[in-house]
Amino acid sequence: MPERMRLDGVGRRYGVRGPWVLREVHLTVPEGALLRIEGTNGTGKSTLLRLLAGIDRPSTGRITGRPRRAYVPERFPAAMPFTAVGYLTHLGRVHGLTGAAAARRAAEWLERFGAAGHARTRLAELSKGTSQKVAVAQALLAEPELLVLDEAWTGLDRGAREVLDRAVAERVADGGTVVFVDHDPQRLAGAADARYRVTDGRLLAQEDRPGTPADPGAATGPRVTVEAEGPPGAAPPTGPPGTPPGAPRLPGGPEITPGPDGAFRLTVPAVHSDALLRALLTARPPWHIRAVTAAPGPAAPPAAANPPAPDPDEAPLP
Ligand SMILES: Nc1ncnc2c1ncn2[C@@H]1O[C@H](COP(=O)(O)OP(=O)(O)OP(=O)(O)O)[C@@H](O)[C@H]1O
Repeated sequence: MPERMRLDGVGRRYGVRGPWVLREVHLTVPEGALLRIEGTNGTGKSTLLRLLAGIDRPSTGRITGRPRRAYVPERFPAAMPFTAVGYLTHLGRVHGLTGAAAARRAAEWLERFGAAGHARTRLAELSKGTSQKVAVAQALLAEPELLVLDEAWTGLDRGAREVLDRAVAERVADGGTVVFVDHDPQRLAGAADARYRVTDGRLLAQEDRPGTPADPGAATGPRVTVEAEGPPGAAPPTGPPGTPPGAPRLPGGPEITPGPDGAFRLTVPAVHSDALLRALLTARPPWHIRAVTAAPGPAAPPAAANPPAPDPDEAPLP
């Protein structure tokens, strides 16, 4: 894949005598890819993301490439004198959109996140969840070449998390690059093209083993069958958005059997079902999903693979 950005021997420390938070980081950021950064608390993930996002500079080493970037920080600065739509329109213009285009995309993203009713609410008065939707929307409306997400799903309700999952898949399908950190090991499980781990200041590539990986429950846990129908006569798509030609790969490595009326049944470990659904829905042309069911067998879950999560705290920010 063509290269979008590269880090060579990058190190970062805060203050001339501070400890090195990152040391000797080498990373190639390709076009059209989804990269996950992992690591325990305080290891330097956010520091790395800020370098990638271009809002911080390395203390040593070199960063090559200047893609159009957008960033969702871990903490969104809510105390700004804007309404939600005013802030998004302003940010859209900062990203180079015309006023009209910025206003249109601001309204579209608020609508997509189910927050259109708060368009005229001042940022400081938004609930935590709605505030996070605005934080995410400001990055998405820019349609950046490199999208950097630092725990961007945290605080979103289930519907908004799915909108963000879909938006990430769309960005990658359009040739964009998305780099993300998330505390949930199942976030976009099976969809990441590469995983890296920050340990002792170093960035280590993690071996990807789709289907049997560091996915708890992938081998022995519940399974899900997706019944999907493509265009007449179509075989199942060969990979998620961004998969290069000749590299067939669907998330979770599904068992595929013919279903009724030209449909296919694709069975995967439940941890991969969201990623598989995304791959099918964002295929070109998209597949129609007829049904999603727990796969038969002793390990099958009693109900849907993804029980609804409670909505996050809807209390206004202090
Ligand atoms: N602006 C700063 N000034 C001084 N030290 C900082 C700054 N930002 C981060 N650090 C320190 O750098 C180290 C790595 O922090 P960072 O936030 O990058 O880690 P992280 O892996 O993202 O952590 P978490 O998972 O808790 O968000 C920590 O020891 C932190 O205290």
